[in-house]
Formats: sequence, structure tokens, C-alpha cells
Amino acid sequence: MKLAIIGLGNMGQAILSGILKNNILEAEQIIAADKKFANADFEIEEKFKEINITDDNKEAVQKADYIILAVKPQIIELVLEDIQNSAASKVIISIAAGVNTRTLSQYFTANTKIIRVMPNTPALVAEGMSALYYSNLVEADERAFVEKIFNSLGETAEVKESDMDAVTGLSGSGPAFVYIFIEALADAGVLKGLARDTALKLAAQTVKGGAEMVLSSDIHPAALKDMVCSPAGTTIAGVAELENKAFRSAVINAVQKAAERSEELGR
Ligand SMILES: NC(=O)C1=CN([C@@H]2O[C@H](COP(=O)(O)OP(=O)(O)OC[C@H]3O[C@@H](n4cnc5c(N)ncnc54)[C@H](O)[C@@H]3O)[C@@H](O)[C@H]2O)C=CC1
Ligand SMILES: O=C(O)[C@@H]1CCC=N1
Repeated sequence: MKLAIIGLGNMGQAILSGILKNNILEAEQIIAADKKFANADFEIEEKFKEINITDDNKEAVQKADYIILAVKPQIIELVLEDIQNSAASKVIISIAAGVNTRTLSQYFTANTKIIRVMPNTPALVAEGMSALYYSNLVEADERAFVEKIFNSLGETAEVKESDMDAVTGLSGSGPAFVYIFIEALADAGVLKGLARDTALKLAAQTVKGGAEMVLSSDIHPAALKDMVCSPAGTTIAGVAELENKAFRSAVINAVQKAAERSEELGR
């Protein structure tokens, strides 16, 4: 079995790292295509030295059974035009935000198997969250293989295609919202006199610990919040300020806007 990854940017590299680190495929079974490889000065990272690389998308697709499309939504149709004749009998896996199976299938035959995945960048540290949608022609062994790839990058969940824009706004874009929150916590620590590295460690571990509490217990986040808030204590004073500044509403709107942008990219 051979896999082609078209686009070896942030997400393409994260997926490739997970596959290699977890021995899902041997290096010889993978071919990566990216137009940046056409640049003679391009330095491929040490960890990817053993895989085949090319700047020719068609060549990669011809040699593979599974194709991961990891290019930007704005150029995916150019890539699809390029590969359509070589890829129709293969399993197509697109991670592009917003681009739906209706658009993807226009480039192939009615029998082409299409899978959409929305991963996120914590895949780089095997803490990713990937939502997967399988179109109905995809067979059980093909689903199992693709799920294995994304399980090697963290957690997976199967979703309906109509949920993909919401997923993109929440877990696809969400890491950026979390980083802003961590940065703001650390800035506040620095404002109150902490060293930057100490403040950043406290902030990141607090977010990680909070997430772990939610994931590892059946306790609702609101009840976990109540456990931190002592009557007339420090936390409730901070919580009141967050409510005053409409923090929840800002977060909800951020996810909503990101989901709407995903919808727009699909039009
Ligand atoms: N960055 C993120 O957090 C996430 C991104 N995605 C999706 O992943 C896809 C890729 O995003 P990133 O990796 O962030 O982008 P990126 O810009 O880091 O990588 C895209 C790669 O595609 C290459 N490329 C450009 N034109 C090409 C062509 N004609 N043929 C072959 N390769 C070409 C570029 O050289 C680049 O290396 C997007 O569709 C995005 O919606 C999905 C989930 C999360
Ligand atoms: O910002 C974006 O469009 C991509 C999709 C999800 C995360 N990053």
C-alpha cells in the first residue's frame, strides 16, 4: 500500500511525522509532493530524508493508493485539475477547510472514494483532534487505515459532513484561540512581576491540567469551575471580571466566525 501526501506544509508534515513515528507505513511506502521541492535550495528536514519527494503532484498520485490533499483551500482546485486523471480510482483524503465532497467529486468519477478530515496542529505532539467524514463508497478496511493514521496523531471522531464547518471553527481553529488565552495568562503573570518563562509555564500547564480534568472525569466544566471558586475568594473576583467583559460570548463568537468562514470557503 502506498500513500501520497500533496502539500508538505504545517499539517502535511504533522501527518507525515505521526505516520513515521508510529510505524504506520515504511518510509518507502510514502511519497510527498510539494511545489516548494522544485526549489533546488530547498532543504528537506532530517526526519523526512528517507521518504520520496517530488514537485510533481501527478507523479506522486500515480504511485499511490491513498492521496492526502494537504494544500490550502484556495489552491486545491488547481491541484485537483492537475491530478484528476491519475487519481480517480484512489482513495482521496482532503483536510482542506470548507471544501466539501460535492466540490471534490466534480473532479473524479462517481465511484471515487472521498474522505474529509479536519485535524489540528497539536497533531505535531500526538495530541491532535481529527474529525473524519467518510463518503459512502469508502470500504471498512480503507476507513480502518485512515483512522489508524489519524489516531496516531491524537484522538479521532467520526462526524457527518454537515458538521464539518462547526468542527473546523472549534477544533480546527481552536488551538489558535487557546494559544491567545495562554499568551494572555502569561502576560498577566508578567504584569504582576513573574519572569516570562515562569509565567508561560504556569499558564500552559494550567490550561493542560484544566483540559485533562475535563477529559478524565465526568464532572461538568461548570462544577469544576465551582471547585476553584472559594466564597469571597480570589477566583470568583476574576470570574466576575470575565463575565463583565463577555469572555464566553467572545469565545462563542470566535468559533462561530471561524465556522462561517469555513462555510464561505466551501462556496
Ligand atoms: N494549519 C492548520 O491548523 C490546519 C490546516 N488545515 C488545512 O490543511 C491544509 C494545509 O494547511 P497548512 O498545512 O496550514 O498550509 P501550509 O501553507 O503550511 O502548507 C501548504 C503546502 O502546500 C504547498 N503547495 C502550494 N501549492 C501547491 C501545489 N500546487 N502543489 C503541491 N503543493 C503545493 C506549499 O508549498 C505548502 O508547503 C489547508 O487546506 C487547511 O485548511 C486543516 C486543519 C488545521
Ligand atoms: O485557518 C485555517 O483556515 C485552517 C483550517 C483550520 C485551522 N487552520
